[in-house]
Amino acid sequence: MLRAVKSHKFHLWNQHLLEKHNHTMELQMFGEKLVMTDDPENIQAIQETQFSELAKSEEQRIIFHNIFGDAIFGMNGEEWKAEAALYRVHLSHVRDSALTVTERHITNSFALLDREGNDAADIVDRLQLDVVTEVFLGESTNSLTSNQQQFRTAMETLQKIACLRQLLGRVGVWLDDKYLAPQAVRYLQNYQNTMADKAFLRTGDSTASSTCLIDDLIRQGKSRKDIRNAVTSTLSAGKDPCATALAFAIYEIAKRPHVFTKMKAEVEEHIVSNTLPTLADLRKLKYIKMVIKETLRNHHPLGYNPRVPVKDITLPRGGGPDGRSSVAVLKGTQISDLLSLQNREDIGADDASNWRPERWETWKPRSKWEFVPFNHGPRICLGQQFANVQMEYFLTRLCQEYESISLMSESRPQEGLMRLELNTKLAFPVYARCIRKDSK
Ligand code: HEM
Repeated sequence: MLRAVKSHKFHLWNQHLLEKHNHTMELQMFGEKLVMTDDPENIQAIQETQFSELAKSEEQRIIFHNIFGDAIFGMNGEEWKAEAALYRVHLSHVRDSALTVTERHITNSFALLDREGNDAADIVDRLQLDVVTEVFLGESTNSLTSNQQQFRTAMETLQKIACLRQLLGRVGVWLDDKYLAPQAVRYLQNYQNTMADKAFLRTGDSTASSTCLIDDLIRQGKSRKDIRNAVTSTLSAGKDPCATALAFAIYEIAKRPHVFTKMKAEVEEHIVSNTLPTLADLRKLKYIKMVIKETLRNHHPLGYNPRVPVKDITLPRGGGPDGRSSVAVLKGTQISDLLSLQNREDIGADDASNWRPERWETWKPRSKWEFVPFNHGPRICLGQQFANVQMEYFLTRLCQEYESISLMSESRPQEGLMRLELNTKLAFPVYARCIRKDSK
């Protein structure tokens, strides 16, 4: 497994094994059991019907705790419900002001995209960092216009370590980041402290009317520790998946000029030229929505995200010679539902490994449990709407500003590959040649 992670083939590796073992299998990792499944019925059980029987594990909480504090991802029960309710107020709808912020940072990102040889994946990662920090944390990191590389590298290092620690189960609990990457821990803690200090200063000023997530949490009496947690939770949840999805979308579009032509035609049809897209405009862009869905289907941006049963349980699939009977899972066993199911040909999507947005004109998953980019059930992604608007807005602006996008010869093929950090990232840089409309 670790070799597969290192060679960016974790998805391919587990997809191959799951196909061989009827889509649910049990592995032994350092003497501990680990169940992996990409069976839609099991995914439904984990995310919805047996939700209360499965929890985020104590090991996971410890692994996250050293760096991310008590982040929402590691919480369970009433504590999780209360935290999710606080976040939902800010994450579940998109304000027009978020588009103004996004537009400002997109302008900076396009200035970098214009320069050949820049990595488009890195640019959209910085874009999402700058947008998410300004919208939810009250002040942008401005990584597109200033050098924030030390902080970004620290975050990546610690996410990579946390992911490996999770895969190692209980052994991973003993590998403390404070010893493995002390400098990265220091950078991240400095960042959290600075953001928290600024938020307490802002909210202490009675004439200020800031309404971002962390300022609101402070006004509700949350502690400094809670604010530090909110800083990194929002960054990890809010930045990475959108950045990865956008980077893969650029990679795929750059290989297929006809897709970009079709996207541009749709944008020209629905949005008056030289005007910025509104939320109402974005709702009309059906083909761009298909491009996003196809990217999330083909390159799911979330990584390894296990649960553990709080008592001995039965999952609906995985037992018997064909794996179609129920199977017992003991309390405390790590269970990971793997979204490789979205790349399975046998559940309906022909040529599933191909990125083909047009499939969504005629194809739809037979059940919602066969397409789960944002989870379903109680633990659904709280930022789903914000994420979709971010991706739609970026792609629309790309269509308005650029004549063509193509891959440069330095770009390496990325099909089936991904770097596994907490979320997934592209295995290699995306060197794209982006030609402006007005450059003719
Ligand atoms: C393409 C983009 C995105 C995808 C595919 C995605 C997907 C997901 C998934 C699958 C989960 C559930 C994780 C779990 O089971 O523990 C999740 C959780 C979460 N997401 Fe997203 N997400 C995206 C973007 C965002 C954005 C932009 C935000 C914030 C602005 C956000 C905020 C959250 C939060 C706070 C949680 C934790 C929910 C909880 O534990 O109850 N996500 N996301």
